[in-house]
Amino acid sequence: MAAASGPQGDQLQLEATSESCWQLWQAVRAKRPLVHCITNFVSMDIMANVLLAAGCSPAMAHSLDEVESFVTISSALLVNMGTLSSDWVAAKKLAAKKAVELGKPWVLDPVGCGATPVRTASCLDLLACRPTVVRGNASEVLALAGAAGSSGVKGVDSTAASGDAVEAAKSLASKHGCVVAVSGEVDYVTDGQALVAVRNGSPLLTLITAAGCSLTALIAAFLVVAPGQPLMATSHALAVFGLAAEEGLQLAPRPGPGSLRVALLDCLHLMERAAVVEGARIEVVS
Ligand SMILES: Nc1ncnc2c1ncn2[C@@H]1O[C@H](COP(=O)(O)OP(=O)(O)OP(=O)(O)O)[C@@H](O)[C@H]1O
Ligand SMILES: Cc1ncsc1CCO
Ligand SMILES: [Mg+2]
Repeated sequence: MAAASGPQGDQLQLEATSESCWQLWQAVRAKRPLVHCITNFVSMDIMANVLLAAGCSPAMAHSLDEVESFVTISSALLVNMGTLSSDWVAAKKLAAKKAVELGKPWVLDPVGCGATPVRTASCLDLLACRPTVVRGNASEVLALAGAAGSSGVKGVDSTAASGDAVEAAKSLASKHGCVVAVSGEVDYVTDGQALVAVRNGSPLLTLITAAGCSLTALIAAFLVVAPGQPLMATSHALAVFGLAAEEGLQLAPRPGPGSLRVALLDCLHLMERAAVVEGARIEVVS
């Protein structure tokens, strides 16, 4: 049996992955976890709608005065660096520290890391607050790992392939004791030892702003129902999101980013067991 185990006791069994993907998603839908999102102005709408369609309860709250209380009543926290400002970064750090104190999972989305010095420094500050999972595109992960100058980030977009950031992801995961996911044509997930590849999705997703941001919020929700198994939770959330895009493409005769954006939500809401069990392409690489 092909299996991989990481430092946090995470177990991913190759034969079980598409079925366990469905099971885990059903656990999310049954629990309907409250996911506290400190995100950016661009992503708020689509992120909240993705979480609702997938069966979660989203709340966007970023006030410095309120974030600790919000972490306390939530099941997971999402921190996104998209439209940052110093007061928001302070709130994000406070929230992340509270999540760690309470033993709640939290996920970092280092949007645009490498684009400007302030952004890189802020992302590194948050990384030091011990996220459970980091999810970024290839350029962001390269920049976060210190490959600055060669990461090729173009604002918030990647110019690198996900495969080029696998070693950076592994070293980040080992150094910071977290799981790192790099999205792209193939999504890679690692805890520093094991490497999982997820081959679901569509290139059209890169033309829907904040698709990646929303995906990171979905990872936060999956972490709630798989305590101690961030590698599995993350790869399963990636597969579900990518599958919803694949199914969404079937709905429109000539789909573009606008109709896919809507169809993605519909498919997250409507998707049934057969689509997940037959369509999730999760591979334990090593
Ligand atoms: N070439 C591709 N083929 C298939 N799926 C892709 C491709 N590129 C990206 N994706 C998928 O698109 C989704 C978003 O990933 P992406 O890397 O574009 O995030 P991002 O750059 O952080 O996006 P954003 O900043 O707009 O939120 C993921 O589900 C990923 O698997
Ligand atoms: C376009 C954009 N700018 C800041 S955040 C964001 C959403 C995609 O990351
Ligand atoms: Mg992004």
